[in-house]
Amino acid sequence: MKIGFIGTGKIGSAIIKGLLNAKNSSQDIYVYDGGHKSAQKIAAEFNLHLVNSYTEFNACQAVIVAVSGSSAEAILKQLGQKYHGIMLSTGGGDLTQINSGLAQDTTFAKIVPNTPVQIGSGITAISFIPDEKPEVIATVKKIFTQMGAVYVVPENLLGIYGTVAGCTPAFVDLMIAALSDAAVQNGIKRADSYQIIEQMLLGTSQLALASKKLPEELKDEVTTPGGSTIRGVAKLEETGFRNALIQAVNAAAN
Ligand SMILES: NC(=O)C1=CN([C@@H]2O[C@H](COP(=O)(O)OP(=O)(O)OC[C@H]3O[C@@H](n4cnc5c(N)ncnc54)[C@H](O)[C@@H]3O)[C@@H](O)[C@H]2O)C=CC1
Ligand SMILES: O=C(O)[C@@H]1CCC=N1
Repeated sequence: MKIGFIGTGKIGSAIIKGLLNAKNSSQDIYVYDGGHKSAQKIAAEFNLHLVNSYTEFNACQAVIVAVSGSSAEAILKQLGQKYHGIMLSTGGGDLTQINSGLAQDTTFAKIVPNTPVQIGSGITAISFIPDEKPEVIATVKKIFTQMGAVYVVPENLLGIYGTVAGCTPAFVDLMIAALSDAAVQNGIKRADSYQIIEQMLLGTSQLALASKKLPEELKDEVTTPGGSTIRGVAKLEETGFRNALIQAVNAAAN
């Protein structure tokens, strides 16, 4: 399948790497040049198909617009006049409004992938117009299931799905950095601390997924009565750890 990109910054390039990781041909990935250094750089690095006009995207089944919210709408409008197929946006763009101005063989859907798509371990939330054609839904799902899990959600829930899956990797990265600081403070080498913490996170997630136990049950399996873990848990409560995360998700989502 040929897939086009307008915008190859952080998330655009993560999706491109995800497609390459899933063994898509590099020449099936079309990237709009438009004088943007990031597009030229990634095209040269991975031998992608560089194009200079939106019309050239007509060879593609889907075109992903991955630019910031403020410029996405104008780009989608221009693209809709020159391209026929599936238009996707990782940023702005009103689903109903954009779709209402498109030709019959063209459609627009919104996607929120997260950065782990680049290694096939991502999550992508997708919203379609309510009467979207099943073949369009199948094509978009096919693109993103190559890179991880896909959730098709109503448009009014896309924001919170995008926050919980797409923003929280940054929260977890901050947590890794803080845990690493504490490990270093107590004598572990920096590089060793990252390895231990990242493996711990991976194992903890895998155990939660495999056991299907609630997080509270899994926590109880670690907290020996009178032991060290519960002292740490109590300190997290005292310092507002859970409340901080709840507030962070709400701040990102609203
Ligand atoms: N970074 C992430 O994890 C995620 C980002 N998003 C959303 O995706 C959008 C893009 O985010 P990032 O990739 O992080 O931003 P970014 O700033 O890293 O990338 C945007 C890219 O678009 C290019 N660009 C801007 N205008 C252009 C145009 N007219 N034609 C071609 N290229 C153009 C820029 O040169 C830049 O390389 C934002 O709306 C963001 O909210 C959504 C999900 C996850
Ligand atoms: O920070 C942002 O706005 C985007 C949305 C999801 C991840 N990054």
